[in-house]
Amino acid sequence: MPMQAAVSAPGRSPAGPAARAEGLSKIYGAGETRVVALDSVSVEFARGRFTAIMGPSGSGKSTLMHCMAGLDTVSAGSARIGERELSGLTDRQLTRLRRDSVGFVFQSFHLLPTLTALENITLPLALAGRRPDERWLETVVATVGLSARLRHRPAQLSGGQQQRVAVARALVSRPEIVFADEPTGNLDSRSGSEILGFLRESVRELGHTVVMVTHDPVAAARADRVVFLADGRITDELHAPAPEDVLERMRRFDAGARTG
Ligand SMILES: Nc1ncnc2c1ncn2[C@@H]1O[C@H](COP(=O)(O)OP(=O)(O)OP(=O)(O)O)[C@@H](O)[C@H]1O
Repeated sequence: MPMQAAVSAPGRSPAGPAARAEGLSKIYGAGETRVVALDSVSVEFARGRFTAIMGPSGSGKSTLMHCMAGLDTVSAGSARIGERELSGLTDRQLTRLRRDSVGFVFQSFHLLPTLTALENITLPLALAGRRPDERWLETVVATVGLSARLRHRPAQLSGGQQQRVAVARALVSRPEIVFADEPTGNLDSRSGSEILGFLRESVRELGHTVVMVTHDPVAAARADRVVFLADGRITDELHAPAPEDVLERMRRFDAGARTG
């Protein structure tokens, strides 16, 4: 359903990127088990845009997302959401930032089985002691086509419907940025395409900012921009790409891996 233009996602400053990394490095382990997962990555995620992160397995996609979302600490450099530098925050401040400013969509839905769809959607607000803005809630629920399923529990919903609940939950608090980690990885292609459509719509119609890790070139091509990672570094990016363009870049990685 098309969105009402009058209902936009407020609560964010208009200037500057929604999130940015500068010289961001992440090193796991030490000595023989030392792994440089991110090697001085600098990247900006513009507000109101849909960005996909792609790259071969082990290239650092999840690590970048976790560092940017405040789910993991950085070894060097900076990760910011808006103007807030994450490494300067206490655990409590980080928890609050994630709760108030970040929406998450995971591959495996992460819904609470005993709660209804509606209760799952509003849980983050309830935990924050906030009441949902009913008009916004209705807009989000209608966007993901869940109006008739709000009293169902996750087990009574298909995978695609469960992921719609997860998308609505991510959007309902009007986060500054939504991080989606392989959101279509557990879905058939039709449900996956629907979920991507909702993420797209949340950007285009509701003004959200979405950053999505994916292995799927077709999914990545639904984004405004695709950033490519290899060996912990950003190697390339495409704007408004066609699926073939994304696929061709990924083939180059495969060819590089075979000859490298
Ligand atoms: N907790 C950890 N401890 C040690 N090494 C880790 C840890 N997490 C990730 N790594 C390593 O960091 C590198 C980047 O991992 P990451 O999960 O970010 O890659 P990815 O691109 O998301 O991979 P995939 O596409 O397979 O999910 C890999 O070499 C991985 O083995």
